[in-house]
Amino acid sequence: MSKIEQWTKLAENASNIDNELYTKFDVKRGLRNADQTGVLVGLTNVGTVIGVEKNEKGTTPVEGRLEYRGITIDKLVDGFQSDKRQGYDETVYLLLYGKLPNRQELEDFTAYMAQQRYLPQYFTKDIILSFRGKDVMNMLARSVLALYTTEDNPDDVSTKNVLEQSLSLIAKFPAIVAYSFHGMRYHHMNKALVIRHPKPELSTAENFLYMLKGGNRYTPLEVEILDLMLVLHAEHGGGNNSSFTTHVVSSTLTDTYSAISAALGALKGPLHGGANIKVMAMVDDIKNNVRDWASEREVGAYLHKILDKKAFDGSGKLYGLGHAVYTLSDPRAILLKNKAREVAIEKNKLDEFELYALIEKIGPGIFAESKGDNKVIAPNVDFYSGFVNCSLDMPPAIYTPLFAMSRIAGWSAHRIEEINSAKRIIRPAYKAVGPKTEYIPLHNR
Ligand SMILES: CC(=O)SCCNC(=O)CCNC(=O)[C@H](O)C(C)(C)COP(=O)(O)OP(=O)(O)OC[C@H]1O[C@@H](n2cnc3c(N)ncnc32)[C@H](O)[C@@H]1OP(=O)(O)O
Ligand SMILES: O=C([O-])CC(=O)C(=O)O
Repeated sequence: MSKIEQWTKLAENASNIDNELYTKFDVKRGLRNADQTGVLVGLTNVGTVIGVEKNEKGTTPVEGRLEYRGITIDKLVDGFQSDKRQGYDETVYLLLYGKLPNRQELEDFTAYMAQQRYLPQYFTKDIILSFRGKDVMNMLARSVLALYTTEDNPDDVSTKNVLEQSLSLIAKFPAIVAYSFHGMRYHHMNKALVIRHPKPELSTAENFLYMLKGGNRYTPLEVEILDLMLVLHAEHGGGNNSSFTTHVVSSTLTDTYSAISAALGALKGPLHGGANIKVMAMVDDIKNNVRDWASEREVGAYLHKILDKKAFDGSGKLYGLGHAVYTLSDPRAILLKNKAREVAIEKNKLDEFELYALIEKIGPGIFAESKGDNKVIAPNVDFYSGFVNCSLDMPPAIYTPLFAMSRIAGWSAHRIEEINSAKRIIRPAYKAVGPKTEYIPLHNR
């Protein structure tokens, strides 16, 4: 056995905690109460996420509701889409400033953000391209940390400074993601290196598509859908893992770049934002292993195998299904499903769309059967977003970065709220359950 294998065994043994102790000491695992609702650890005005109704009997599953600053996501989307406008800048304004902008305010904000899109001189060459990154989330996080060094006063946590930093990051994320992706392809896939400078006259969504694909390589439907994706991913309350990470890290009064890079690390995980790539890979795996994609019996049998850890990545997870808060439905998944059908028709991918719809239909029942779990699960936002991204010919490497490009808005609003209102370092308790041990001098061991 190699040294590292021996140390691995030691580390595994040292990190083992008897499962029963969690029950004995009433540990709120995952910061969840016994009824699966989240432990209340903060207050927020930014967003509301509802998946159950509390009553005297406990909780009852209800259709999911998501509000940004008190406005339901459906109404917000309907508002800008029925005006045939794009909604991301308006959403960012709403999340950061707590109110909808009027026409002039929106124009001023959009113009300000468009001017903020440019990266500092030499940043692309020296930071984004120099380390030959293989993962765009990782390249994004290290670019965020590097931006700290380009500022005169990065540690100032006054609202004005944090807001300026946040606006700058929100505006710069699309360029960092697009250039990181091109750098990765250039270094690792022998593709041409393409750097397209941002165009201030384009919307956030269209500018990103332009930097990624080039002019005339996307359709108006693609711009509309990317804008919708950005709006739907922008915020999800204070308790989602990456926003909570932002709260935790911001509560130390550290700088914006440190807090946002930590949030990026949280979002990347396959149980959180990284699930969108996993959904795509899982469905590809199903397509490769199931003969008839329309057969409930064949697809169902394969889903059982995945849950039994006998297929796909061996994790036993049906990615894109289930949620810590939502039960009967995730309102974002419903909005995305409608769009997914439209794209599927435009891109001639209806058979694939129907496979997703079949997994949505039978997945929850198979989960209940296989796990003997009465937890009510439904598709979450990541379920159809992978399909939509794929239909838009977005490379999987940027699925989670696209989520980050949007969620940076929510993280920023939560960071400003944490610094201004919560005013306590977040410091919960861990009970030590290991044995007391004597220190033995080295020569006696
Ligand atoms: C943007 C987002 O972050 S949306 C979420 C994206 N993540 C995914 O889609 C990954 C798949 N889903 C999941 O893993 C879970 O549903 C989560 C992490 C999203 C939420 O989990 P929670 O509601 O907290 O459930 P929890 O983690 O307590 O799980 C309860 C049990 O159900 C299981 N479970 C929950 N969802 C699933 C699923 N989709 N597939 C398999 N098992 C699941 C868990 O493994 C756990 O089993 P265990 O008690 O044997 O360990
Ligand atoms: O709220 C959560 O736990 C995860 C989620 O859907 C999100 O962050 O969008």
